Amino acid sequence: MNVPVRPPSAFPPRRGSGLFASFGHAWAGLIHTVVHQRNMRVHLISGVLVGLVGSGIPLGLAEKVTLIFCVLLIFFAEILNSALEHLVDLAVQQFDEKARLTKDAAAAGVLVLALGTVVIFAAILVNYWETVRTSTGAIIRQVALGLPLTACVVALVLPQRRPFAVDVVALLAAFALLAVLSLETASMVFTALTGGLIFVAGAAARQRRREQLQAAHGTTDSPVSGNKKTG
Ligand SMILES: Nc1ncnc2c1ncn2[C@@H]1O[C@H](COP(=O)(O)OP(=O)(O)OP(=O)(O)O)[C@@H](O)[C@H]1O
Repeated sequence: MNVPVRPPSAFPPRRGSGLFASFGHAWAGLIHTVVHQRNMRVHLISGVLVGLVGSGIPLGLAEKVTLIFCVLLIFFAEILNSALEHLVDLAVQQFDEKARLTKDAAAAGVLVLALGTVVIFAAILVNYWETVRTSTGAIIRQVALGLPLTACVVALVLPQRRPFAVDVVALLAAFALLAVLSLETASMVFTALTGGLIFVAGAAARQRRREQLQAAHGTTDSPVSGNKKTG
């Protein structure tokens, strides 16, 4: 009896099944977006700044929830925008008016959210201006430790090649600065948000290094992992 031979799958084997595997794929999608989308890196750095402001000024619950929701919503929109870009590139390899309209509309969605967040952020700061004005010590501390922390996150997400030690030092320094800031934080939730974003930046630096090594050796993770660009 002839056993039908299956053609080789065009897709890489799944890294397993179940909840943990699904989480792994979603995590890979998040890190891929940070590595390859310049705008996502800008959102990540803005998220760190929002985290630093939120952990420096004692905000009300409504303001905290609104700011965190805005940050997450922008990430969500940028990830979806990136997914749509990939889908369009998969279907259309040449200039196409509908492809342009689809990509422009997806990018507009992110822009509207980002502008809305800036307005909300400004409105909250104006509303809390008296608190900001009288919290000079907290502001100085947030700026003195927060700016080097942000610089470490920027160093981690920059696409340029650099020695491995630079990434390690930047990651450790960012977490050390956050640990000092957390001693007098106004909100553990915002401190945790900043910590989570540092972790994502570290994972993106590791993934970028991996891809650069694979590119240097002419190997890729999977037959469908080609990227049209690295932003
Ligand atoms: N196949 C295409 N046909 C027509 N226009 C296109 C096509 N691909 C991209 N464009 C235009 O180029 C713009 C940038 O597309 P690209 O795929 O380079 O995304 P991008 O640089 O990551 O965009 P952004 O970061 O602004 O969201 C699109 O918004 C669209 O106007």
